Amino acid sequence: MSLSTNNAITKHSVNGNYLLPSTLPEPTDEEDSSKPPRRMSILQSDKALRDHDSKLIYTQRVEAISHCYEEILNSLGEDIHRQGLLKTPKRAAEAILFFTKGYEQAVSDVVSDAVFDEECDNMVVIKDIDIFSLCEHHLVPFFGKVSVGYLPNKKVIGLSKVARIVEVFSRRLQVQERLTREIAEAIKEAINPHGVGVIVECVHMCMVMRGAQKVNSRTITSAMIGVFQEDVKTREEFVSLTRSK
Ligand SMILES: Nc1nc2c(ncn2[C@@H]2O[C@H](COP(=O)(O)OP(=O)(O)OP(=O)(O)O)[C@@H](O)[C@H]2O)c(=O)[nH]1
Ligand SMILES: [Zn+2]
Repeated sequence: MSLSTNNAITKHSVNGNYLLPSTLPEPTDEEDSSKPPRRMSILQSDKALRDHDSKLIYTQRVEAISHCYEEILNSLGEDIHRQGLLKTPKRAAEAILFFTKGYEQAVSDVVSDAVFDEECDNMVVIKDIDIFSLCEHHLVPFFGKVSVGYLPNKKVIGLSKVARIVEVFSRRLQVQERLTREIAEAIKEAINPHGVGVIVECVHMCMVMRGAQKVNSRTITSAMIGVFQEDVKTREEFVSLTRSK
């Protein structure tokens, strides 16, 4: 099997969510209907049906990606039958599916009903949330920390749900700027606060292990929505809270 025949599973949609088989469009000429579907939109899907279908699709995906890894190992000149590599294609397939499991999650699922009515006028900041993501250009990890702040508007969100939202978007193929913005927009959508701020600081292994090879470089991105964008004092308070020990 050549790598190019698996385009259908390696492509992903604009939103990068997962699409139920029952709602999949007919395969195009380039797509093979025997392959697992592209990961597209999960948002309106029914959970039980999705769980059932996703188990089957997961198995198909592992198999298809394993074949691709066999090809990669062959192309590297490796002997795929030597003992140490026998299970490597399958392990690698399971690993990359784990690294990209955010495609199978929707914000509404991870937040569930952990949104609480609360008259709170003060800023909430959850900082130093660890993330591991994959750079969409090189498929190499980038990792670091995320800080999220918001100014409540009669509602607060369960603290762990903020970390879970971060996980939904970081466990996908990403660029750091989009990841930062997606987290901010998801918090906005979940609780409609007066404003949201997100700061992400990461090390990109594609700049460390290869390419520019700048071992100590870090990338900082931010996304500010509502009062965090409009009001300098609010933004400064957020930034200073993210820096406090
Ligand atoms: N803006 C942005 N760029 C990223 C991110 N992750 C990786 N990149 C960059 O994506 C770019 C891809 O550039 P190309 O010239 O197409 O690829 P390349 O030849 O491998 O580039 P080098 O890394 O410079 O060797 C590189 O500059 C990467 O540093 C990210 O999260 N955000
Ligand atoms: Zn990269």
